Amino acid sequence: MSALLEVRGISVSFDGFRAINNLSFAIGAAELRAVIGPNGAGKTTFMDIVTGKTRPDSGDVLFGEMARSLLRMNEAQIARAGIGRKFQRPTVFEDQSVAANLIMALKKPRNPLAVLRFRPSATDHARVAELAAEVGLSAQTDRIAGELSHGQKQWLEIGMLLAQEPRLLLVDEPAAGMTVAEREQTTRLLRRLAETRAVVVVEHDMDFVRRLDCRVTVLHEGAVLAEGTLDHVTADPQVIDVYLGRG
Ligand SMILES: Nc1ncnc2c1ncn2[C@@H]1O[C@H](COP(=O)(O)OP(=O)(O)OP(=O)(O)O)[C@@H](O)[C@H]1O
Repeated sequence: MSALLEVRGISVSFDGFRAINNLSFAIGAAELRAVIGPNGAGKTTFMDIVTGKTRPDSGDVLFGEMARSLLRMNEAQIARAGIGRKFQRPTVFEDQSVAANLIMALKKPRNPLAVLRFRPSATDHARVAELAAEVGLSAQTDRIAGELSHGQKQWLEIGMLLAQEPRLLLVDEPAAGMTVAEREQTTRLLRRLAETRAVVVVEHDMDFVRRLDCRVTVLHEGAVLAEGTLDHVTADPQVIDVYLGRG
């Protein structure tokens, strides 16, 4: 497996507290990976570092075939390099239709004048239909986003991220607040997306992680505690201790 993302010995401290402690691990180009760990393990900080929101004190984060360092890029450059992040709460434009939300997310010139003058072409509409189909919202394209269910809003936001054609998608607790049926659909969606890109899912819900059926990285105190299948990591005495609060 050649790595798409490689985190090399990163550390970061907040007011003297080491939130990330010499963390190293790699994600393959078409891989689904779950990152789990107790509260405060460093999962959010890890995503903040990859997306350029937080700068590590030491170490490096390398991305792509050319192993470019993300630490020399700002957040916008990292997004353009192909890293998309889905936050826990959906942030779609509630008063716009599903199609309008997807149109706004297409890769287009970003300067204000160009945005004002922008008229979607037939190709843009075709791409919107493709994105809606990809996230299971083909029947909802004319609906106002605010009327969608929580799960549908999450899928719409994933569709908006896909419009940017990311090579790595970071997804924060996708299962939270979803119905059982929505969780199942989300599992299928994430697994399918990971066939052609890397998808990293940070998740607390172990049932959901089991359904993802992928390699799992357990973080604890800002470092990798265990890695492997869910059965492998949950049988690890160190992981059991940490989850039972004895770590
Ligand atoms: N900006 C900050 N300032 C100070 N401390 C911080 C900051 N960001 C994170 N921390 C601390 O770093 C540690 C790791 O936090 P982080 O949010 O990355 O953990 P997490 O694994 O995402 O936890 P959770 O599962 O609760 O979301 C925590 O102890 C947290 O309090």
